[in-house]
Amino acid sequence: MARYELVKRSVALITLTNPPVNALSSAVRHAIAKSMEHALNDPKVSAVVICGENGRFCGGADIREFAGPLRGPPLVPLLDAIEAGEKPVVAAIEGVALGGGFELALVCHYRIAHFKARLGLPEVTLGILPAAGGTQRLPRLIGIPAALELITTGRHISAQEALKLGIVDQVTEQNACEVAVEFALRAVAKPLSSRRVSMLTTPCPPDLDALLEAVTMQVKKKARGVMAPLACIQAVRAAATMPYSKGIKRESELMATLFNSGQARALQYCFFAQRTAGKWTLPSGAQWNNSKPREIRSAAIIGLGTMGRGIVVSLARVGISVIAVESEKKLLETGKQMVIGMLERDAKRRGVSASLNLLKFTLSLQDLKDVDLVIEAVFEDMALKKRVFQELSKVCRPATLLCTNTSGLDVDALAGVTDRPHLVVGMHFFSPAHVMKLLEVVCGPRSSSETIATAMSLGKRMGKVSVAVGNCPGFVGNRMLKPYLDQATFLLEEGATPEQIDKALEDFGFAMGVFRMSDLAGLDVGWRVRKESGLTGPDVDPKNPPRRRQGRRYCPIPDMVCEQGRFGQKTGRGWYMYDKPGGTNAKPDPLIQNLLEMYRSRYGIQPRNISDQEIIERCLFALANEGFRILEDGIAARPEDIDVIYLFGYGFPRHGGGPMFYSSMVGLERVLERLEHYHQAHPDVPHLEPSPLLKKLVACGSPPVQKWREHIKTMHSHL
Ligand SMILES: CCCCCC/C=C/CC(=O)SCCNC(=O)CCNC(=O)[C@H](O)C(C)(C)COP(=O)(O)OP(=O)(O)OC[C@H]1O[C@@H](n2cnc3c(N)ncnc32)[C@H](O)[C@@H]1OP(=O)(O)O
Repeated sequence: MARYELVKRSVALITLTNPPVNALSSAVRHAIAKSMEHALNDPKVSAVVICGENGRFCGGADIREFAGPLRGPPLVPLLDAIEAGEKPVVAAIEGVALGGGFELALVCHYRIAHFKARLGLPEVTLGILPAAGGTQRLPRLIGIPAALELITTGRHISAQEALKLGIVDQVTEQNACEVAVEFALRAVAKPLSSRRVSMLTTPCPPDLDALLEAVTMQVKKKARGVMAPLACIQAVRAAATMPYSKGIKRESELMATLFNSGQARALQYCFFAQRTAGKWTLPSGAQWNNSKPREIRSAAIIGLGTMGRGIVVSLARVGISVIAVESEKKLLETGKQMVIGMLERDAKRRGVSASLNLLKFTLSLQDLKDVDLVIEAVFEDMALKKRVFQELSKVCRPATLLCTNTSGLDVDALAGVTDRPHLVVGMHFFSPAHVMKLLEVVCGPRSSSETIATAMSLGKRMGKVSVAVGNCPGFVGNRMLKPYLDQATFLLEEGATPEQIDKALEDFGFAMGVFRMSDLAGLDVGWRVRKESGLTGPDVDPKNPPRRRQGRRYCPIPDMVCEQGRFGQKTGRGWYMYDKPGGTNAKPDPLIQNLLEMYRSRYGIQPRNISDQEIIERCLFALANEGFRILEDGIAARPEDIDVIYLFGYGFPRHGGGPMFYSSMVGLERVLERLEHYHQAHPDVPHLEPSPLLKKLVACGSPPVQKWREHIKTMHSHL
């Protein structure tokens, strides 16, 4: 767990050896304590260097240990003892020094960083705070404003920034360990008192209260309802107003309020869920670590609408040659100008040059004959997409992968019109595609494991969080959205307003309430889908009872909104009104209020007061209920995959963990009881009927999310 050697005759070199990130597990803490004791007591040793094996200093505390009782030596006394020692200790930082790893570096008397190293205190992203002295030492070293920013955001910084801030003493392009050993030898003769960060006086700005207040406001606005950043601010205040001995106690008290909180559990779950999601696996046995992806050097995008443009940018900025295809000259020219503008802005922001030379724009599918992969991003119309896939089959070389960006149509039906169904897969990007991190990789029954591996690996290369899902209408994300949207519109019928529902969801932590999100996405998309599925429009049987379709409750208000040409932000009107088409400042619209009142009086609905609790329960439990069905149907392999989709694609708050984790946190029994209650009140809404899997899990004693898989006996997996 830590290797101890004597180098250059008098330097004790302590190497942390806990792959993959040298986390400070209890065994590692124990080994550090033993090695330090040895080094400090050995008269041959005049200085110490601490480094990490495999070019990684330390990724912080072992997060997996947080779930159980804390064992092994506590970190604070261990770190205090290193700092207080009479022999100089130098941290040789390669790779990462994060969280407890950064705190370990802060107690060393000197810090040498490799130029590619990254440092940071990301604890806040895990729902906790840097509780091994980080909130007390960093402000003393770099001042309150800079420390506050790093601690409340959890941002990783480069070695160069760390040098500028005064966190590290030297940045090197050579082997940081070797440089640190030489540095340590030179440090032997120097006094250590000024190098003990905890002994420094915190440089305190005159307007401390105003600064803390401003940061508090900022944090509350950015991370509504999230506890950890606020606790971080209080801990930093202690560094400014108390001696270290008292400040460290305050840090520990604040940590205690966070450590076992639901938010911390949710955020730590998210950390691992995100990593689990990339590890796709098929019932055939093919999985992420035994299926080789193809190398993709060139790609083509068909359709330069909003999605197509974002996909072109995502591909080009990671060095893939892209041919972009449109059907008309004017559309091609508009798309081209927009893509170039997006790439230039993106390159400027990242301080690199725009990869415009990788782009080619064309009106002819014939130009695609040699590309490695095509992503179709045309209008969401099955007949049109089928024509495109038939054409691609003829034009592209037999080995070209054919992908569709459909947001919910049958990927296998598209595969069926091609000459290579095994090379067809869905790549469902989220809008705007160059910004949103989520990619659903939709595996058709005939998609080969190589095809899936290639789509997953391409997603990763583009910086996406890719999740493999099965093929069914709406896949995972949009399939679950339906019951969620339905509940929101039923609540409108019953007496709520769009603003009230959105506020309840935003207070819960969603980036955007359901109506603001729908306005952003465009209301016409769902309208077209409803018309195609016979729920609205001229094909609906006039004998249908009002507010009922296909044997179940139906709310026609969204159709009525669209009939007025209100398609959301792009038309300047939707569930809200905006200053102009494309405007983003949503204001409640009295016309919507009138529409709701007229609608309710037409159908004799007596509006009632609806509590925020009912809004949250009906929307979120209906959402999770569909998630349980998706697991039963084998459309998602694990609850973590569903949660990752909702975290990265639909703005579900990370401190809630995602719909499935949230259900387990609320208690599956409670979710079941509330769904039964609401289903009894609304028997014509099948989505409120508790799913068999939910019932089964409750009957099995509500196991934790990570164990649900053991209870899912999928008859026929779609993955
Ligand atoms: C003991 C209680 C005392 C409390 C006082 C001290 C408190 C200290 C608080 C902390 O230190 S909290 C931890 C702070 N550190 C982090 O948040 C870092 C988390 N890790 C990362 O950001 C990344 O993993 C990385 C280090 C930048 C490496 O990224 P990379 O993309 O190269 O690899 P990954 O796929 O992310 O990770 C590889 C593998 O390692 C697992 N892992 C990473 N970090 C930790 C960790 N700190 N603890 C446990 N496990 C970790 C990760 O889950 C992957 O494994 P998997 O099996 O594939 O899931």
